[in-house]
Amino acid sequence: MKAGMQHQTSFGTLAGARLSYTVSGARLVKGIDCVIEPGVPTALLGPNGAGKSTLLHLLAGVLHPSTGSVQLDGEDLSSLPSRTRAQRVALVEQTVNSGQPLMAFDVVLLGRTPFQGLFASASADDFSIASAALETVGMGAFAGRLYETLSGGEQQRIQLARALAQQPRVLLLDEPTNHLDVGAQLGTMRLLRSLGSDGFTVVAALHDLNLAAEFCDHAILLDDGAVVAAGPTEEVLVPATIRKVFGIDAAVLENPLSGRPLIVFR
Ligand SMILES: Nc1ncnc2c1ncn2[C@@H]1O[C@H](COP(=O)(O)OP(=O)(O)OP(=O)(O)O)[C@@H](O)[C@H]1O
Repeated sequence: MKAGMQHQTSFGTLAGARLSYTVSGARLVKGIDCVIEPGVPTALLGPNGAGKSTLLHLLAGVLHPSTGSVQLDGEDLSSLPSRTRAQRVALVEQTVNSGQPLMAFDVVLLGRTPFQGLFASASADDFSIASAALETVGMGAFAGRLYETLSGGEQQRIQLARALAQQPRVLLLDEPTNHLDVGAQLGTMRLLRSLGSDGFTVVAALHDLNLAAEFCDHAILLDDGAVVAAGPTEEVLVPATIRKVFGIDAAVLENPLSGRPLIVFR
């Protein structure tokens, strides 16, 4: 970890209480209780349409719950000014268009916006924090490239760097590995795990159960907008639950390289 990436406090417990979200008469999230602790990398799992993205947006304060609340260290997220919230919580979305022709470095620098005055430009500190974030995700060589010209996987890593430049207590990621090759997937998951070890609160929506089993200590499994199981990943990802939620036969072995659970499917 680069020095610029260290966060400043050990706070960061994020809790959703009786969270529900209804839009156009559809109840997408149905009374979810969840707690995400700093230092415990957490996977948000579930089939397509289970409500993972919606829950992440609620936990980030981007969406407002229809009922229930999200608390960060006991403070209601909705009571925080949006600038304060952005200094504490960063969301990495699945795909993000910059909307204008920005260099990759400038996209990362956007992560510093919550720390800048209304008409102030980026400080030397902002530049060095953005540079460190870019290096942390292994994208230093791409600083001067037009963001729109980057591949999906490269853009995904730039978005992760932007979130790191925010120096948040809480990092929420929506399928952070879906565009990445296998080496880059493992690199990103190792980085998230090391951020967790450094005391960040990290929660990632993932489709790959084996990435969750390998790198996440805690898992929250959703189906149809509700929590089916939550707890230590190896207790959540058991064959009976996988069968019930995903409708497939699975067995859990031991990964001979890491000793972590390895899920095989038929
Ligand atoms: N504005 C909306 N109106 C009605 N339904 C919606 C709306 N937005 C999302 N949904 C539905 O809510 C459900 C949950 O969506 P969400 O994106 O949270 O699921 P997800 O678990 O992240 O799915 P995926 O794994 O496919 O990304 C889906 O069935 C989706 O079609």
